[in-house]
Amino acid sequence: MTPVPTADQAVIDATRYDAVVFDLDGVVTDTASVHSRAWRRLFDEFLTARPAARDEDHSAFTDEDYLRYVDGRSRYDGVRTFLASRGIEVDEATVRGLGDRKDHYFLRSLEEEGTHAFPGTVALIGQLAASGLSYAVISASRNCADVLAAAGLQDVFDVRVDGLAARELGLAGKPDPAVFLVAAHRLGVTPSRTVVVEDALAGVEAGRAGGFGLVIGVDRDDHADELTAHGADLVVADLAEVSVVPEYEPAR
Ligand SMILES: O=P(O)(O)OC[C@H]1O[C@@H](O)[C@H](O)[C@@H](O)[C@@H]1O
Repeated sequence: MTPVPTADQAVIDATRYDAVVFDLDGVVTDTASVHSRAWRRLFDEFLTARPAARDEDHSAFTDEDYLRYVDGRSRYDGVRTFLASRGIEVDEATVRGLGDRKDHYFLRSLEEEGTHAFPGTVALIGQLAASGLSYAVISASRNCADVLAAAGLQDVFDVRVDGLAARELGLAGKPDPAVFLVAAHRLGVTPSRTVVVEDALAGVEAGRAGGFGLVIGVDRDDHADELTAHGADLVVADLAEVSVVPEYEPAR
């Protein structure tokens, strides 16, 4: 017999939702840490080399900086948002130069170390497929296809709305919900019957702003309270904690 989930278990009710839209880095693949390390290297080099100025904060880049100002944002938006948080103004050419240097660091790590999909996410996708729910992947990253391929997931998502698509379509970045809304539209589902799964503060904010039926925050960095404050309806440490109900039972 199928066990009945208790109220405090994280569930996706297949009678209430038609689809799930997953963020990529940190939700599907273990690449949030690769991005975070590349950003740390870039900004620490930049801040150390920059001459002291009274209204600028040149202290080292922290995990908190990553979560607040960079995570989930597009490449150049991340540069602008972080530097603004330190009172640092630079021209657009510098923003682009810094973003491109960080991309070089990121791609080098990806090539040297590879990446993998989180087993809990892969298992949840299996449950969704078995229960007839559809799913898509979104990302602020222009490297989404390469990351999926590096994790062996190139054939898993029929719908992908990534940083390249956002640029092509002129979509605003998170916390604007545009990428999620385009993904829902391409899946042929309504936001209110769609679940968003995100690990970034800007991402859960986007899920809330887009009117999505359920926003699940994934907390791998001990920032569950902030995810809730920014719009997550429930927070899990890993998607292995989430089950789809009613569970699909094959006919005998
Ligand atoms: O520079 P890319 O690969 O296009 O990625 C943009 C952003 O993509 C997001 O998914 C990451 O959280 C950010 O750290 C990253 O900066």
